Amino acid sequence: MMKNIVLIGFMGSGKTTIGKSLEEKTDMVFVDTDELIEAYEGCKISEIFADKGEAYFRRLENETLKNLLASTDNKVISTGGGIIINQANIPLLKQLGKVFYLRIKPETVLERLEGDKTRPLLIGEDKLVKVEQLMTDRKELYEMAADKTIDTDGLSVSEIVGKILEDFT
Ligand SMILES: Nc1ncnc2c1ncn2[C@@H]1O[C@H](COP(=O)(O)OP(=O)(O)O)[C@@H](O)[C@H]1O
Ligand SMILES: O=C(O)C1=C[C@@H](OP(=O)(O)O)[C@@H](O)[C@H](O)C1
Repeated sequence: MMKNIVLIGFMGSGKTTIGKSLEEKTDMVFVDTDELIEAYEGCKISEIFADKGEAYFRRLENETLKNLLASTDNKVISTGGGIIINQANIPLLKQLGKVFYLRIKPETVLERLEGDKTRPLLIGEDKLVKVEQLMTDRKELYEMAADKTIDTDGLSVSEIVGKILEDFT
């Protein structure tokens, strides 16, 4: 297994925020699978979904994990919230390093992502229903992929970072 910190969890669970804070507090380098995909495609995630479709995006996520496996370690890897949908990605995530699942309640997702336009799966009406449905579909997959689950509702960024570092040996 490579020595990276891998962050998984629903949209808005804090993967990017926590990942960047871990980069500041350690000698590790932050990378984000969504950012790698945007750089590779030269456009935003919302444009990839609109122009090429979700299935195309999911293939890029799988390729991105394979590329990271061929890269150096000592990274904090933040992933897209749907990375676990393709179950072939689960062993890849585990090979990359210790997988931390940032668990979050649907209500907290809504509070945090109100007005957000960057997440194509949460556009339109009935957001709570959408979030609850996606979470129900994904719950088991996040748990399968996780080495460690952190319940993040009500915790500050530094408290979550502290828990991860305590556990990352
Ligand atoms: N522990 C936290 N407490 C309060 N707000 C948070 C926390 N973690 C993240 N946020 C906020 O929630 C929003 C979504 O966080 P983000 O890191 O983009 O999530 P993700 O990368 O998992 O989609 C951001 O506005 C961020 O500032
Ligand atoms: O949950 C999902 O399926 C997605 C989550 C997003 O990443 P974040 O979790 O960083 O928002 C991004 O990969 C894309 O919009 C799809």
